[in-house]
Amino acid sequence: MRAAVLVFPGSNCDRDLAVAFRAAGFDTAMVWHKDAALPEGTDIVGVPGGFSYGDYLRCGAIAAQSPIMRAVAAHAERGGYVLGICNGFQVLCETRLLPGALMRNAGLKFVCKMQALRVETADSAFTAGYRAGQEIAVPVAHHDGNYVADPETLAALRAEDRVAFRYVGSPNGAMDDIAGILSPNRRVLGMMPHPERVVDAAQGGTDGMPMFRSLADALVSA
Ligand SMILES: NC(=O)CC[C@H](N)C(=O)O
Repeated sequence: MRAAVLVFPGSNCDRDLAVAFRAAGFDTAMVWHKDAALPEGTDIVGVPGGFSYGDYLRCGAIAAQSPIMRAVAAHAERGGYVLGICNGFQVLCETRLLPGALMRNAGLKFVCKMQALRVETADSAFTAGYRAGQEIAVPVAHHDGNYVADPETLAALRAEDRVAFRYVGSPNGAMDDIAGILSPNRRVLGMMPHPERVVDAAQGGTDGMPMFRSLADALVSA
């Protein structure tokens, strides 16, 4: 079971994400964004949070052009798993692996707090460890988390049960309170909140751990 965590200039949640993968039993490698290939046998790619390239030109826009993102797109095309968290979600939208975009928060301020989320679907390897409708507490920390998409995309996300998490409340103005979405094959997840920051009681919560455990379970039983 192998995870690869990408590292861009300005990533700052890469090590936390590696700790979370390792806690769930993943053999985890850190991969510099200039590499052209993922390590042999990579099952899941973690695209971490942070401030890649200082958030110029838009959050995630420059990182999306990194050589490693071609390998990530090929991995996703083969049906590989990809987990993008916060800046990672922004990178996946900029790479077009997920639809829509993350705009400036409606309140124009950086939001940094524990946030209640509703798990909207348990039908994915990322969310199988939760119950649909379950409320969990996961931190948010971003200034561009305001998810937007055209009406057709929003309708498809709803009709295909691809909204993974919604905010309880509206920390950033995201359309339909969307906090995280799945790709059509349900193997790419992008989310603004940080599950890797709640995998140990010492961090103030453990509601992120079921995600890493259920990913491990899915790979073991595959
Ligand atoms: N924690 C993060 O990944 C932040 C993402 C991005 N820099 C933003 O502020 O929106």
